Amino acid sequence: MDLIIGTRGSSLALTQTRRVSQMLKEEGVNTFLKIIKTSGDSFTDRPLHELGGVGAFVREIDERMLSGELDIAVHSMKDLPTERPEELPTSAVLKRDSPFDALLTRDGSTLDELPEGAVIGTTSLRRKSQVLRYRPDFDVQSLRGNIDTRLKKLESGIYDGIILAEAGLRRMGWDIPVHQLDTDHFCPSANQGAIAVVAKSGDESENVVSRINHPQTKIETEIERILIGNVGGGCIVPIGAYAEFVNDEKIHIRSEVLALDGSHYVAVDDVISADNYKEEANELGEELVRKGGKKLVQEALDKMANAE
Ligand SMILES: NCc1[nH]cc(CCC(=O)O)c1CC(=O)O
Repeated sequence: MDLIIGTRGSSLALTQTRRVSQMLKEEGVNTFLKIIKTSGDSFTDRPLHELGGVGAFVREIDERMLSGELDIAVHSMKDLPTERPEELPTSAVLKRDSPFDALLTRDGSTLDELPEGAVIGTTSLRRKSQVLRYRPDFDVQSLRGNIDTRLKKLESGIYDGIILAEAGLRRMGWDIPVHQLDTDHFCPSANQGAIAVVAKSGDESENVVSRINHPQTKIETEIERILIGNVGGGCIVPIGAYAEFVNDEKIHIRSEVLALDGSHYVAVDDVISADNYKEEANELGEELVRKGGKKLVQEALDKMANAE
């Protein structure tokens, strides 16, 4: 079987797609790579929330799939909006790489060791809120661009530290020392560290691709999307969600919604049963709403709309 596989053109996206191609080759599937430039790639000087959120990395690829130009597509799963077209199911999620945020500093300092008023680079509103909750004295500045660009900006001295996903660094072969940020203080973006393969509903490719699915990661990422789906706002507002199998029967879940300035937040943190995960994850999502999660999301969206 031959498939045309769509991907963004960043070095991280190409690295992820090559991994999927190799896995499909082992299933007897030949893939032909097609690079699609997305709006998120075209306007690297603007924060994602000004480009319509993480959909900025996906819209054009979805369009090419629906037009028949692509058979499947590979995405960083956290870049897939919560709402997805029914015609484009996620047919496989690869075994999760590191879910953690990572702090990089030029001298190896930790967040606790950085001086008063240190400048931290990130464009993730979630990371910004979590940093300000942890160190309200820090000056958090926007940091966009691909991994290579971000590392160069750190070396240039513009920032005292930058925060990015550990998975991206490791997939690119960057074996540089980082400080892994714990999930209690830095609950990751939903689906961080996971790679998704999207196919077309009803196509033969949908079944073929499902052969490379990692069942536990598929369930963990589905739970995270249920949690953020309850409070809404997508990934452009400060929301963290992380689910991890602790054994075959139990799954630990943590999710939080923060104010943009990190001054307050609501969270849920519990262990649910694997054989009833959809219902129990939804109950935790509803608890997050009851605690004020939806209100915090709306406050963030209103502030961003007024700022534009
Ligand atoms: N659009 C940002 C993005 N999307 C996926 C990753 C990292 C890889 C992953 O989370 O799977 C990143 C970079 C970052 O958050 O530092």
